[in-house]
Amino acid sequence: MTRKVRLSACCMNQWSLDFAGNLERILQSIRKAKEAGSRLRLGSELEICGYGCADHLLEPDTTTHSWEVVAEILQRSKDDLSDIIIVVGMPVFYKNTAYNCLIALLNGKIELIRPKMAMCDDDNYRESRWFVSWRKQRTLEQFLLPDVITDVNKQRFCPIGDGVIQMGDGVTVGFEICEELWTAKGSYLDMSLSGVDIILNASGSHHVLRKSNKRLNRLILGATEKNGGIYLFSNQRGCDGDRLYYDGSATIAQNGSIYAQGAQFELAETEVISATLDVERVDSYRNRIRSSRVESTRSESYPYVQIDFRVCLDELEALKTPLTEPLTITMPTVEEEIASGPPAWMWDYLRRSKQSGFFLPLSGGRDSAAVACMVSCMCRMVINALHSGDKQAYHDVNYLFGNSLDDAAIKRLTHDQLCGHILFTCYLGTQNSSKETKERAGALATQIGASHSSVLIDTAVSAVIKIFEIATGGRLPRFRVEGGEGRENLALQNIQARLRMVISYLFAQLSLWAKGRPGGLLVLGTANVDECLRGYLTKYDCSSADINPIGGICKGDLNGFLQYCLSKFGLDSLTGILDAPPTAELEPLQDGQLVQTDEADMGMTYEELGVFGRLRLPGSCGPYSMFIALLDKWGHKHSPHEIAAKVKHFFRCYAINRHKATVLTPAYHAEHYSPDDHRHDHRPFLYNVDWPWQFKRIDRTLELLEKSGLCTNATQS
Ligand SMILES: Nc1ncnc2c1ncn2[C@@H]1O[C@H](COP(=O)(O)OP(=O)(O)OC[C@H]2O[C@@H]([n+]3cccc(C(=O)O)c3)[C@H](O)[C@@H]2O)[C@@H](O)[C@H]1O
Ligand SMILES: Nc1ncnc2c1ncn2[C@@H]1O[C@H](COP(=O)(O)OP(=O)(O)OP(=O)(O)O)[C@@H](O)[C@H]1O
Ligand SMILES: NC(=O)CC[C@H](N)C(=O)O
Repeated sequence: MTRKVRLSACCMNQWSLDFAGNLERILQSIRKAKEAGSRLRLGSELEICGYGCADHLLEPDTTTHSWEVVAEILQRSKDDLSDIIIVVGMPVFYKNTAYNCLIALLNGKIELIRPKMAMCDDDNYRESRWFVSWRKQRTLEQFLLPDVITDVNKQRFCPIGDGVIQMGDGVTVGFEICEELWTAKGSYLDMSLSGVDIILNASGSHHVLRKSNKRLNRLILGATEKNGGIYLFSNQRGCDGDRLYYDGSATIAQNGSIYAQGAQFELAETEVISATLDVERVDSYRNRIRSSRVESTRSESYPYVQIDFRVCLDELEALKTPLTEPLTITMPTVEEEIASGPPAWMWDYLRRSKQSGFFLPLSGGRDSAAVACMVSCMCRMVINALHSGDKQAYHDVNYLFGNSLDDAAIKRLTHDQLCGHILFTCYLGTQNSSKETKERAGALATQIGASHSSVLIDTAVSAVIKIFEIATGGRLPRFRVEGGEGRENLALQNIQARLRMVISYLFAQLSLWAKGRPGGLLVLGTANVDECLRGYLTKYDCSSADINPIGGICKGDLNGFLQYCLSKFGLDSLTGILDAPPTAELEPLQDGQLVQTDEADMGMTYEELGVFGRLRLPGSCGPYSMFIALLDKWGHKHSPHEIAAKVKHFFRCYAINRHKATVLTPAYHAEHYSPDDHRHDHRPFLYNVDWPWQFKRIDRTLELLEKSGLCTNATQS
C-alpha cells in the first residue's frame, strides 16, 4: 500500500513592508503549487511582511496589515485557491506579546497558529528584540481572531501553540520555524520521535559564503537521515531592503535524501518546488531504526488539531502519479557563490530603488575589477531570466530602457548591451597613476561592454591644495619622496582619494543627463572586508558609495573570483590585473619605481589579515588569545616575538581605524568576520590603541617562553 502525498515548498523574493507585492507573490506561489497538484504549500518565515522588517516589527501596523493580507488569502482559499493547506508566516500579537508565527489555513478557516520556539540572535539576527519564543511545549491555547478575519469566515477562535495537524487520512504535519532546525535540540527531534510524518520549516535564512552546505547537508539531510520523515524547507530569496541576501534553496527531503531542490540564487520572484512522496516510507524507515523506536515509546504526544481533509492522493490519482526520484545535488564553489549572490542582490537593489544604473570608479586594480565583473555577472543573470520568459525581469529591464523596447528588441538584447546601458565606469587618473592601470581599466571595461571614460583630476587636486596654501600663508605639503613628513604624505594621498569620491557622485548624478537620458546612477563602492577591518582606506573616499557588493568578501576570495571570471567568461583583460601587485597609486614613483604597495603599506599581507579577521570574528579573540592561537598556527614559521609584533600591529591598526567602520558603505553581507558596525559587529570606536593591559599580558607570556628556552631565534620562512 502507498500513501502518496504531493507537497510544495516555495521561495519568494519578498520585500519588507511591501504588503501588496508580497501578497501577489504569495498568491502566485499558491497557484503554482495547486497547478503542480499539491495539497500543501509552505511559504517562508514572516513572508507576509518580509523577514527584514526589523524595528517595524514593533509597530502594530505591521501586524494589522499582515492580518489584512491573511484575510485576502483566506477569502481566496474558499474560492480558486481551495483544497490546499496554505502555510504562511507573519507576526502575531497574543496577550500583549509579539510572536513570530506560521499560520495554517484551509478552505476559509484558520486551523492553527504555530509560534516560533527558538529565536535567532546570532550575527545579523536580532529576533529577541522583537519577539519572544513560545515556551509552552506541546500546549495549545485559544486565540481570538481579529475582526478582519471573522468578517471573512465568521470564525472567532483558532488554536495557538506547539501543536501538530492531523489530517483526515491520519497523516501528521508538524512545524518548525528557521532557527528551530539550528538549535542543539531541534524541534524536529521530538516531533519525529512522536511520529510526526511531515515537518515544515519556514525560514528567513540569508547567504553567507560556504553556509548553504551546512544548511542542506548537515542540518536538513542530517535531521531526516537520523530521524526519518518528510521535511520541507522554504526560504525567502533576494534583497528585502537590507545588506542581506536570502538565498532560497527550497528543499524537499525524505529519510536523508533530497527529492526537490530550488535555486539558491535566482532572479525569479517566485519559485515553487514540488515532490510526490510516500508517507508509508517514513513508517518503514523509522521502524528499522530499532533503538530510536524505544525512544519513541517514551516520547510525549503533541496536541493534535484535526482537520477533515485528506492530504494523500486518492487511489486512482496515486496510481497515475509516479513517486519523485531522489536527486544528487552539487554545492556551488565559493567563486560561483560570489558570481551569483552579490550580483542578484545588486539587481534587486537597482530595480527596487528605481535608479537607472551604476557608476563605478575603475582603477585597474583588483577590487574595482571584481565589482565590474559582478555587474557583468548580474547582466548575464538578467538576460538569462529574460530569455527564460521571466515577466518581472522583462518589466524591470524595459523600465531601464525607458519602456522603449518591444518584444523583439528584448529578445535580441545581450548581456554586454545591457551592461553598456547601465554600467558607467571611469578611470580617475592623477599624476601618480600609471599608464598600465589606465590601460587595464579600459581593457576590462571594453571586454564587459561597460560605458567607460578616463579623466585626469589633477586640476581639482591642485586647486584644493592651493586653497590650503593661501589659507596658511604659503605652506605647501610635500610627499615623503619629496622630503615631506608622514602627515603631509598622507594628506596629499587622501585629497586625491576624496576628490575621486566627489567626482564620482557628480558623474553618477549627471552622466545620463549628459547623454539626454533620464535618471541617475548608484555609486558602487569597492572596499573589501580586509581593508575595512585594517582601516586601510581613506574615510569618505570612494569607499563612501551608495552600496558595496564586495564589502563582505575577503581579498583571497576576490582573487579566486577574478580567476573564475577569467576562465569562465574569457575575460583575459583580468590577467594583467591579477598579475600586478595591489597598489593605491597615491604616491609618486621614485626613480621610476613603485614605492607604494598595499601589503608593504599595511605592514601585513592580505593572507595574514584574513587569519586575523577570522580569529577576531567568529573566533572571538582579543589580542592575548589571538597571540596564543597564532603561536600554534604560525609557530613553524615565525618566532613568538614576531607573532607578538604582528598581533600588536594588527590590533593597533584596527583600533586606530575602527571609527571608519561607523561610516562604511552598506555592503552585501557575505562573511562571518565582516566588520560592519551597523548590523553585524557591534564595537566601540574609541579605543586605547596601545592596549596596555592586553599587550603587557602578551609580553609576560613572551618572558615565560624565553625563560623556558622556548623563545629562541626568529625562524621567519
Ligand atoms: N578614534 C577616532 N574617531 C574618529 N575619528 C578619528 C579617530 N582617529 C582618527 N580620526 C580621524 O580620522 C581621520 C583620518 O582618517 P583618514 O582621513 O581616512 O586618513 P588616514 O587613515 O590617516 O589615511 C588613509 C590611509 O588609507 C590608505 N589608503 C590606502 C589605499 C587606498 C586608499 C584610498 O583611499 O584610495 C587609502 C592610505 O595610504 C592611508 O594609510 C582624521 O580626520 C582623524 O582625525
Ligand atoms: N585611478 C583611479 N581611477 C578610478 N578609480 C580609482 C582610482 N584609484 C582608486 N580608485 C577608486 O578608489 C578605490 C580605492 O582605491 P585603492 O587604491 O584603495 O584601490 P584598491 O582598494 O586596491 O582597489 P583596486 O584594487 O580597485 O585598486 C578603488 O577601488 C577605485 O574604486
Ligand atoms: N531566521 C532564522 O531563524 C535564521 C536561523 C539560522 N541561524 C540561519 O542563519 O539560517
